Amino acid sequence: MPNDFSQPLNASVLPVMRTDLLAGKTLALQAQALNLFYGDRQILHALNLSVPARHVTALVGPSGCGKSTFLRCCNRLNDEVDGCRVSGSVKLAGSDIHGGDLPVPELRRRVGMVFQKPNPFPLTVYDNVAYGLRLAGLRRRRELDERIESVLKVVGLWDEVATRLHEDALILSSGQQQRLVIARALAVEPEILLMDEPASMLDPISTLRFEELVHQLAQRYTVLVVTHNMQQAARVADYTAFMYQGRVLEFGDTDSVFTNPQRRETEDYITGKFR
Ligand SMILES: Nc1ncnc2c1ncn2[C@@H]1O[C@H](COP(=O)(O)OP(=O)(O)OP(=O)(O)O)[C@@H](O)[C@H]1O
Repeated sequence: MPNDFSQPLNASVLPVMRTDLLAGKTLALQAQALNLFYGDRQILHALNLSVPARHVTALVGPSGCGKSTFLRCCNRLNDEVDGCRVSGSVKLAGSDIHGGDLPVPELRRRVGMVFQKPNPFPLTVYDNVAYGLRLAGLRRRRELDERIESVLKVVGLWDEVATRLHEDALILSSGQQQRLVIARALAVEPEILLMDEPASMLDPISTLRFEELVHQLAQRYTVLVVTHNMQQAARVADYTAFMYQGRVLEFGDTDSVFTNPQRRETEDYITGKFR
């Protein structure tokens, strides 16, 4: 019998969180009892999630369950939505992002965001990567050159664009644009990269390169990636959180979540048994 994911979940259904896996680990991000409303409509329901630092965590779940809303909440993009209210907390390395101690521009520097559709600015390749650095006050050409070269090397784009730095970024391929956008986010030295279906518009080869890049980034950064592609989650993520109707219903190391899911909803979702 296929699971009907539109049916409301009984609030007494307990999430399976395998939090013992995180004992002794540094947490980059921690959502606790997070509720989010758009007007009268509640989208996130007492959501709890701890994201370990310098690992890849995949966020998966049926369409409309609130994955993007949660990501946007983590760098306060939802603040710009009229009628949006949040309660509960999201902590970045222990500091409440809604508390007064963390100005929004600083939060967004520390928590970078990459969207489904590559969104380079209509500027040159160089100026895209330099953008945040200049905002941060870096002006010296030599220093900018060095930082830009180094970050383009990290994302594996340097060899392809070294002679095209002053061309319009919008003429790059989609895969190149997505890596450029990641370089732009990395240039300001964030701690976390939030990625919302970042590879869904890429061709298979660019997707493979992208997955290798994500894997490599996790040596230095924390990556929280939303994906609808279960194989991709299984390939790139150390941990997986299954989200359902505004809550994280199951969390664990990716292997356990995929091979030994504890909630029926998780199993039905990852095996494709749903309406
Ligand atoms: N700005 C907004 N105002 C009102 N409702 C919104 C807004 N943005 C999203 N929603 C609603 O919040 C719910 C969750 O949307 P969200 O985009 O977070 O889901 P999702 O899990 O990322 O879905 P998908 O996998 O399809 O991208 C949806 O019902 C959506 O219609």
